[in-house]
Amino acid sequence: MSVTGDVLLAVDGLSKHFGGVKAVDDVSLEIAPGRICSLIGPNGSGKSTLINVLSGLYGATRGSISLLGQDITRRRPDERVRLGLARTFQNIRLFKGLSVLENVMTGQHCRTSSGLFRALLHPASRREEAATRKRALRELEFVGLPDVAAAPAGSLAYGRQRLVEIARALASDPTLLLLDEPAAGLNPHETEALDRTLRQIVGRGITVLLVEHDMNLVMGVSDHITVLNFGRKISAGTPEQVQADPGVIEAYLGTGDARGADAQR
Ligand SMILES: Nc1ncnc2c1ncn2[C@@H]1O[C@H](COP(=O)(O)OP(=O)(O)OP(=O)(O)O)[C@@H](O)[C@H]1O
Repeated sequence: MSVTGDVLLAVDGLSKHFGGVKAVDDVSLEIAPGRICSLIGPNGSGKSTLINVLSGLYGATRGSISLLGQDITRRRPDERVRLGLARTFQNIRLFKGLSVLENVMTGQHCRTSSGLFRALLHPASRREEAATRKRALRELEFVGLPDVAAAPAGSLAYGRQRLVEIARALASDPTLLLLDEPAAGLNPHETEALDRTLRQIVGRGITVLLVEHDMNLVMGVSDHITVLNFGRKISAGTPEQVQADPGVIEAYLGTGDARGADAQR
């Protein structure tokens, strides 16, 4: 697959096998900058595994990943963050005992010389730490949570913890933001707010790759959708195109996945 100036992320023939399980199987896709792209598919179709391979949490079994034309297939996760690839997790991974603000500050440690923990301990790093704090506060304002900056992250309701994760990822200054099921556990009001936040993120020039089961959100917000089933790419296109694809409808019906069946509406 050729990498052109219009491609932010190019994934070519990517596979991830766990023993005999082909969790991701020969997937190729391209993501253009400035878009919201989504990855959908029935339960167990390989979406999270693909995100984990893209972010470097798992090594690829085969294939390649390039970000802005640079091969990152064998880069460590922290190197990928430095190159502009940030993510959130399906299962929230906050430091529950640290404050909300400190959690968001950890998002920047890949870009600072000292890192949060050293900054908290060493006076020499305090100036850098002040700038980090200011940036973290800006990101908390962006996601609508400036009022809870001092609260322990673990004390926040689930939906707000998800927003803190997004703020932390934004604090790393990403070019591409990978979001793994950000609407999981959100109420309809929070999901609407998330929809607006996603559009604002793209408005800042950040490209989004969204893994999500909430089909109303996905179909409303996505510019482009890739559909996986049993680790393989079975369809791709606009929301209208994938919704009309008989292969996609069959994949969802075959699983009896009630959430997935929404894809047909
Ligand atoms: N660490 C692992 N070890 C072994 N098998 C795994 C591992 N992670 C995922 N799998 C398997 O790989 C397949 C794809 O799983 P994955 O979690 O990527 O799917 P998914 O589309 O994200 O599912 P869901 O929508 O339910 O979150 C499944 O069969 C799963 O059991």
